[in-house]
Amino acid sequence: MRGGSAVNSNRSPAHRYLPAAGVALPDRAWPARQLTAAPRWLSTDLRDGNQSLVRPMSPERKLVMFRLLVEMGYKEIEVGFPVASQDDHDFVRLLIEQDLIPDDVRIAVLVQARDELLRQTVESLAGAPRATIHIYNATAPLFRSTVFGMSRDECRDLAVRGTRLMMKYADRTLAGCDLSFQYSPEMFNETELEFSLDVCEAVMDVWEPGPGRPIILNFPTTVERTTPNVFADQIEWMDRNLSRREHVCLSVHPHNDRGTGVATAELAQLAGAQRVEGCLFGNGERAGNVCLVTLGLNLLTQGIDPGIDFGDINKVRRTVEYCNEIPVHPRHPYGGDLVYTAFSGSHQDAINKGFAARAVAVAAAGEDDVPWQIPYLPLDPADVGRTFESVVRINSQSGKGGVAYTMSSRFGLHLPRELQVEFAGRVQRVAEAEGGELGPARLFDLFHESYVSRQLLSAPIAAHRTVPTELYVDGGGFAIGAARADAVQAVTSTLGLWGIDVRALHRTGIDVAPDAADIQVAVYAACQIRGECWWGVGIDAEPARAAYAAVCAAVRRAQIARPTPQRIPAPPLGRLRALPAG
Ligand SMILES: CC(=O)SCCNC(=O)CCNC(=O)[C@H](O)C(C)(C)COP(=O)(O)OP(=O)(O)OC[C@H]1O[C@@H](n2cnc3c(N)ncnc32)[C@H](O)[C@@H]1OP(=O)(O)O
Ligand SMILES: CC(C)C(=O)C(=O)O
Repeated sequence: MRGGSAVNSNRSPAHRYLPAAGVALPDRAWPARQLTAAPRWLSTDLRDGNQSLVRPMSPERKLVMFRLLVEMGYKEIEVGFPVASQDDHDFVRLLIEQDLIPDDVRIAVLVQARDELLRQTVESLAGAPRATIHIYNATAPLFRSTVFGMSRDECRDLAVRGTRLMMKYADRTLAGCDLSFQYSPEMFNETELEFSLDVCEAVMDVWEPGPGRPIILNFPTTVERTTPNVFADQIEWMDRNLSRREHVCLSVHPHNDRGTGVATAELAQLAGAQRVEGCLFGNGERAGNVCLVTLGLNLLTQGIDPGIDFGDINKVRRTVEYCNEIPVHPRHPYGGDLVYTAFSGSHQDAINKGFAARAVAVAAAGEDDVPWQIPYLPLDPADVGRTFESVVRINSQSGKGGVAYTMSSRFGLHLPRELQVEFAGRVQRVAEAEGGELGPARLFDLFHESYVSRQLLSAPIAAHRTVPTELYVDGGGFAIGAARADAVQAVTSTLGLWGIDVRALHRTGIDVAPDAADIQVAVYAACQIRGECWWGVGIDAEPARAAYAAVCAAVRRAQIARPTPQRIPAPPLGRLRALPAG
């Protein structure tokens, strides 16, 4: 930001910031590990996410979010900070009183380590079948000195007293509740490790975790301050040093201030974290909480079941946008509008080839036995309910691969390579002239106006004694079957009668309209006319007519582009109709 500092316009403001300290852990083990299973997830959309919104969610919006989280499979849901507002309190009561919490879901609530607030929070859970009470207090030096004005001992005592008070109120109020307890040293990542450990041990001494009585110790990067490896070291250090480790669920709560919340959560799991707290699409304080969608789908793309249903990502996104009143960025991993889309030519080419290779492999081995390996697409869009329609989109950055992909995936038109090249050139010129995207319908119209002639030759055409022609018949696998070769042969000889020399015939497979009632065949004709190649395309239910129309279109294009005074009459249609139908 040289030159832009409000402090001194001639000097970088870098000197105003302190680097974070590393952790002395030379024998760190996490770098050599790999993720092999999903962690326990906690969604804090309704708490940390909610507390950061311009307009916190009403109970109605909270319920929409809660239902989404349940549907997706989240089993631990932090539903609010009951003493923060009437809405937060009422929502907790609504869930309990209307029996809206499924048997396998545990709600959690957050509260500060303050007497009156603890009492009210515990009371808000009366009647809950199971719940987690989550207490926090900041432990970092800056907070001890600036916010609380407390010594280390006083800070530890705050946590201890809070835990005691919570247990006292719970004993009174939550008799039938399967209660679990979570403690977070807020600002853990900026707290001396020995002191975090000291506070956690003191809290555990009060709660007394043991068999059947676990504790959740949750370590946040309340404000993300370092590269993720430093946090991983901190977590591995805690993992090694905590007592009663087998009764501790080691949880992390990454924020995203440096944009590395996901990496922080992933490395923390390598370092021993068993549980991760976050929000869908990374809502949350400042730059957000870690994104649960990204974490879950990152696991899926490594062959690990996240245990969460992301099968309709658009619905998840719509619901989150509705509840948070914040749009999800079009580039947001896995859920953004544009994240399965390639505009650029070389990407499209590779995707197109990838799909073609996959189709061959799947035909041989079956869908389930061919691993997903498509260039530029780390996840099969179908696995999150996205269609392939948006995979390739066309603008001036696109190339023949993208054009070919769109024509084949959207319209069943499998253009021969040379035609792809030529048509892509046209598309490029139009895209440059118009400046934006050419949608599939526009692409089809352009193709049609350029190459396809609905009319057979009714007007005179140029008299070219020889028109060596290549025909590519697009229509295999459907009813035309064996008759196709005859039909094309018939066109060949008929055109020969009219002075058009069809020298070579090529066929490519596949349908135009896979609707059985309307089977169409596309024929691509490359005609050499006076030393130039002219493409024409015919689409018809009868291969013979399609082939004929393709040649007519090519000859017509040549005639329009290079008019010649010599003309021959159009061949009579009646003769064509007498040809064997395909
Ligand atoms: C990192 C996180 O996301 S933590 C969660 C943060 N979420 C929220 O704060 C949303 C909900 N909070 C609220 O609605 C309010 O802050 C309330 C209702 C909890 C408390 O409101 P109030 O008492 O009016 O005021 P306020 O929040 O300013 O209180 C700050 C006081 O609490 C103390 N405090 C702050 N955090 C804690 C804590 N975790 N434990 C104990 N005391 C705390 C402060 O030191 C301060 O004390 P002081 O008044 O003696 O200086
Ligand atoms: C309460 C804690 C876990 C928190 O939200 C944070 O530190 O970000």
